[in-house]
Amino acid sequence: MGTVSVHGLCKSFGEVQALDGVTLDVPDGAFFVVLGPSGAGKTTTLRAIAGLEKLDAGSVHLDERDATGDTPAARDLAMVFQSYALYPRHTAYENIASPLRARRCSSSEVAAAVEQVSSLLHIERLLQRRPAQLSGGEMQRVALARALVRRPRAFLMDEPLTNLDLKLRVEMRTELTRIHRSLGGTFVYVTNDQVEALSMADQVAVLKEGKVQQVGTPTEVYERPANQWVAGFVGSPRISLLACHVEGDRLVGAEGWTLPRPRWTTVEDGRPLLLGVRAEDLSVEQRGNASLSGELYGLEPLGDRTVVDVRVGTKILKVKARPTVTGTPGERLLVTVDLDRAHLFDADTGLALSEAGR
Ligand SMILES: Nc1ncnc2c1ncn2[C@@H]1O[C@H](COP(=O)(O)OP(=O)(O)OP(=O)(O)O)[C@@H](O)[C@H]1O
Repeated sequence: MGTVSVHGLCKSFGEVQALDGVTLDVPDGAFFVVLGPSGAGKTTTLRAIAGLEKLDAGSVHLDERDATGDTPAARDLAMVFQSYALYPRHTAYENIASPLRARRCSSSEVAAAVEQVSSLLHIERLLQRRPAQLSGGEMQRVALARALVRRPRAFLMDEPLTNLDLKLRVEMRTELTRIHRSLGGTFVYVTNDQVEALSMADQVAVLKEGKVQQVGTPTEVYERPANQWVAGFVGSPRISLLACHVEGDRLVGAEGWTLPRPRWTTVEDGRPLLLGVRAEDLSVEQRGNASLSGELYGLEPLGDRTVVDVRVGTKILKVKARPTVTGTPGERLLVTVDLDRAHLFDADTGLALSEAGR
């Protein structure tokens, strides 16, 4: 078993409310990602689970048992940090073996466990080197191996890939998912990188200013963001948001445009709304009757696609287009909107409107 549940976690540092009622349920065996911008309270949440933070309020349950008062050691959790925290004078082998030695395992048990985890992480040939003789990526693998070498109740990982270059990060994302599948343990993984979150997680909790905004699968968080903030934080290029309201069967923009009212919404006339549309749900090719008139503002070629910036009134819409798209800044464009995939948010509360009709 390896369930982790936290309920109503509160923690302030002086004026800063780092955690403001954080409640999360991590199922056994999940790859659970806590995603949020810098300062959202991700590390503090992880430290609270590990027992490294004295809480103002709230409880931590491990395997359904109240562990709020337990020492870090009694919780039986393994933590991997952004900084590798390896012993510099010890070889990779000794670093990896250290948690087992602390538990007084026999030499043959240690050797077998180190061999197994080293093969999982493809670091067998590095075992006799000291940290100074390893690259950043190799050190990260050794640090991971040290956490994975024993079978704790759960693994807590605090942005472990942050210090790696982009290529290694991408590789390690795939590796970590593979390792999680082969080990079958519970991973609680903290990151501010939404691509990491969407690509690795079974479930994502989105955190902002010490409050959980949404918990769901990557698809749920991306396709049905609970509020305007989550919609803006998750997804690249950023979702375009346009002020508007409903008038009968029309959606009327504050910038003067009109679109057909999305079939799935039953919102009342006149209520201030925000229409949210992702770049892939906008098109500069003529595809339907739901279109907005604007002018080309800029082109951002990204190899496999080009992001077209289109100015509609004072707003810039991000539109995903084919890499071959061309144009001159200032030229008139019609942008087709896939209203079945668009989002509406209450402009005052930021909350997503019910999507019952979809
Ligand atoms: N020991 C501390 N003393 C004072 N303030 C702290 C302390 N630890 C965290 N904070 C503050 O609490 C808030 C949450 O910090 P936390 O490290 O949990 O955020 P985070 O989401 O992990 O950010 P990052 O992605 O930058 O690591 C921040 O405003 C931070 O400055």
